[in-house]
Amino acid sequence: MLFKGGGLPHESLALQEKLFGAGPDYNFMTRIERFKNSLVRVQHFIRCCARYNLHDHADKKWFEGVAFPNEVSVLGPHSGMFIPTLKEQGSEEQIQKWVPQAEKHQIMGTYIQTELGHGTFVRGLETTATYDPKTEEFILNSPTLTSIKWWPGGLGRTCNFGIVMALLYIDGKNYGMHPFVVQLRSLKTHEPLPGLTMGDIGPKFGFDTVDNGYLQFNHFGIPRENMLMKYCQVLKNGTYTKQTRNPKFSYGAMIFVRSMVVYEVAGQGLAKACTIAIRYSAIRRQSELKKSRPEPQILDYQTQQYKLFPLLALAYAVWFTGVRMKEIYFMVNNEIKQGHTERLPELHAISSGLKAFTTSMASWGIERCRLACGGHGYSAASGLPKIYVNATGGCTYEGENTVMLLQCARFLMNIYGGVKNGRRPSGSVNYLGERISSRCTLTSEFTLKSLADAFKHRAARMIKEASERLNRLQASGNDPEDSWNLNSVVLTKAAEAHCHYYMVLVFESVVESVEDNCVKDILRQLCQLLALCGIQENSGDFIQDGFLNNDQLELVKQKQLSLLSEIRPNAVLLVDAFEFHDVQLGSILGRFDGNVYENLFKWAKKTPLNKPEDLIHRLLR
Ligand SMILES: CCCCCCCC/C=C\CCCC(=O)SCCNC(=O)CCNC(=O)[C@H](O)C(C)(C)COP(=O)(O)OP(=O)(O)OC[C@H]1O[C@@H](n2cnc3c(N)ncnc32)[C@H](O)[C@@H]1OP(=O)(O)O
Ligand SMILES: Cc1cc2nc3c(=O)[nH]c(=O)nc-3n(C[C@H](O)[C@H](O)[C@H](O)COP(=O)(O)OP(=O)(O)OC[C@H]3O[C@@H](n4cnc5c(N)ncnc54)[C@H](O)[C@@H]3O)c2cc1C
Repeated sequence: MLFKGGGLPHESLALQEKLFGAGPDYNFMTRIERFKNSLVRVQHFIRCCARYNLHDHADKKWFEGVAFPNEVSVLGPHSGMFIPTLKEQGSEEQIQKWVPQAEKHQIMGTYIQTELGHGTFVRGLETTATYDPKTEEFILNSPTLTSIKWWPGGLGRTCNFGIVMALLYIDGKNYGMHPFVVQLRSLKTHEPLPGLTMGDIGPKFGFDTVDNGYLQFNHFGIPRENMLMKYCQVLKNGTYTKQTRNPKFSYGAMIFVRSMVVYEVAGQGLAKACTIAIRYSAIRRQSELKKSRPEPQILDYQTQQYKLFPLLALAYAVWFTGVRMKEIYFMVNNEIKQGHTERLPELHAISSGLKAFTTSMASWGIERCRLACGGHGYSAASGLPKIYVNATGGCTYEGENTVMLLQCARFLMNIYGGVKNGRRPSGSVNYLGERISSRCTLTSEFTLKSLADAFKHRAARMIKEASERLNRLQASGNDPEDSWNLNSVVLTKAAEAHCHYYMVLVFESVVESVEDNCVKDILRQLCQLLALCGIQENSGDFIQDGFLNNDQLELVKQKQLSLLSEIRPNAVLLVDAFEFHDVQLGSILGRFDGNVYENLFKWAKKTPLNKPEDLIHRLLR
C-alpha cells in the first residue's frame, strides 16, 4: 500500500495507483495545467475501470473520489447526466446503441441545456430542432445570440457527444422541449463537426478541471433516430406520438442529479471541511487559558467548539439525509418505471428542496470552517478554498437554490390546499394532515422525539401561514402570479422549515436504528446539538406563536453549551470516522498525522514564486 487508510475496497484500489497519489501540487498549477492534469487522470481512470472491471456507478464513484480529489472531473456530466438520460429517456434500441459505447468511454457525452439567455426558465430556451420529413432529419439551430448553449461541463474541449435539449418543431408547430443525442466532434480528429461553433466559456470561480463550454448550431442536421424516444416519438412522415405520461419526464436527469448532490456535494464537502478544521484545531495551540500554563489546543476554547461542533453535527445530518435521498430516488424511480407515477411530484419537491437547503448550509459551513482555521485557513494549503469553490457551485447548478425552494414550496402549497379540502397527505408531508399541536413537549431532557416535534410544529405553522398569506393576497385583488411573487420570501422560508424538519427526522431515525449503545449516545448528542442550534438560530420562528417561551429558550442555550463539552473528547474521532484519506482531503492542516508546521514550511518553499530564475527576480534585481 502506498497510502495509509482508504476504508473502502474501491478507495484502497485507487490509492494503489501511483498516478492518483503523486504528481505536481494542484495549488501551484495554472488553469491549463490543472485541466491537462485532470485529463491525464481521466485517461488513467478509464484504464483502471477496464482493468478492475468497474461498471457499477457506485463502485466508480468511490474510485473517482481518490482519482479526482476535491475536483469535479469532466466525467461528472458524462456518468452523472449523459448516461442516465440515455438510459431513462431512450428507447430500448437507443439504449442498446449508445449506452455500451458510453460506458466503455468510447464516446464521451455531456448534458446540454442551459443557454446564454436562460438557465432557470427551461420553457424559455430557444434552440430549435425542426423535423424535415424529406431528409428524415432534425435541423438544430441557434436562432439568436441568447440561444447559444452555455455552461455544459465538458463541452468546451472534451466531449464528442451531448444530449441537447431543444424545442421540437414539426410543420411549424412547437411541441416543446425534447432531448436529442448529438455527435459534436469527429471521432477521428476530435475537431467540431461542420455547422457547430464551440469552445470553453473561460475561467470560473472553481471547476478549473472542467471545460464548461458554449455551442452554437448553424442549421445542423441529425438523424431522426437521434431524438430520445422512450416517451415521445416522431415517425418518418413527421407524425408526433406520445405516451399519456407526465411531460415533466423529460426533466428526469435534473431530478437524478439533485438527488445525488445532497450526499455527493453537500455531505462530502462539509464533512471534508469539518475534518480539516477539527483536526487542525486539535494540533493548533494559541494564547493562554490559564496563566503560566501551556497554551491550550484551540479546540478547547468554548467559542471554537461553538463554531465547529454544530457544523460537525450538520455534516453528519447532511450525510445521512443524502444517503436517504438517494434511497428515495431509486425507490420512486423504480415505481415510475413500473408505471406508478403518483410519487413523482413529491420526489421533485423533496429533491429540489433538499438540494437547495443542504448545498446552502454546506457552502456556509465550509466557509465557517475556513474562518475557524485563522490565517492558515486562508492559505491554499488548508485545502478549504478548493473545497469551497467546488461545493458552492452546487447552490447554482442543477437549479438555482431559491428557484428550487420555490418548487418545493409549490408542492407544499398544493398539499396544504388538498388537506383543506379533505385530502390525506402521505410520505414526507404526512404531518400536514395532523393537527398542529400548540403544546411544546421540550423539557431539559431534550429527547430526540420532542426536538423533532418542535421542528414539525415550526414547519407546519410556516406552511399554513404561507398558504393563508397567499390566499389573502389573492383575496385582496392580486392575480395568482403576483400573489405568488409577493409571497415568495415567505414561501422559501416555509420550504426551508420543511427541509430542516426532514433532516432532523432523518438524523433521529438513524440514531434510533443504531444498536451499539456507546455509538448511539454519541450520535444522540450530535443530533441534539443539531436541533438545538437550529432552534436557537431560528428562535423567532419557534417563539412567534408562543410555542417556545423564554425559559425554554434559556434551557436550549444551556444544553447547547453543555453538549459542547460532552462532544469535545470524541470530536477528532468523529471526523476520523468519515474516513477521508489525506489524498482526498488535499490539506496540510487536515493531515492525519497532524504534522502541520513542518509540511507548511516544505510546501511554501516549493511555491513557484520562490523560483530564483524567473522574470520577477530579474525585475526586482
Ligand atoms: C451523479 C453525481 C452528481 C454529482 C456531481 C455533479 C457534478 C456535475 C456538475 C454539474 C452539473 C450541472 C448540470 C446542470 O446544471 S444541467 C441544467 C440544470 N438546469 C436546471 O436545473 C434548470 C432549473 N429549472 C427547472 O428545472 C424548471 O424550469 C423549473 C424551475 C422547475 C420550472 O419548470 P416549468 O416552468 O416547466 O414548470 P412550472 O414551474 O410551470 O411547474 C409546472 C409543474 O411541473 C412541476 N415540475 C417542475 N419540474 C418538475 C420535475 N423535474 N419533475 C416533476 N415535476 C416537475 C411543477 O412542480 C409544477 O407542478 P404543479 O403540480 O404545481 O403544476
Ligand atoms: C459550475 C456550473 C456547472 C454547470 N453545468 C451545467 C451543465 O453541465 N449543463 C447545463 O445545461 N447547465 C449547466 N450549468 C448551468 C446551470 O444549470 C444554471 O446556471 C442554473 O440552472 C441557474 O440558472 P441561471 O444561470 O439562468 O440563473 P438565473 O435564473 O439567471 O438566476 C439569477 C437570479 O435570479 C433569480 N431567479 C431566477 N428565476 C427566478 C424565479 N422564477 N423566481 C425567483 N427568483 C428567480 C435566482 O434566484 C437568482 O438569484 C452549470 C452552472 C454552473 C455554475
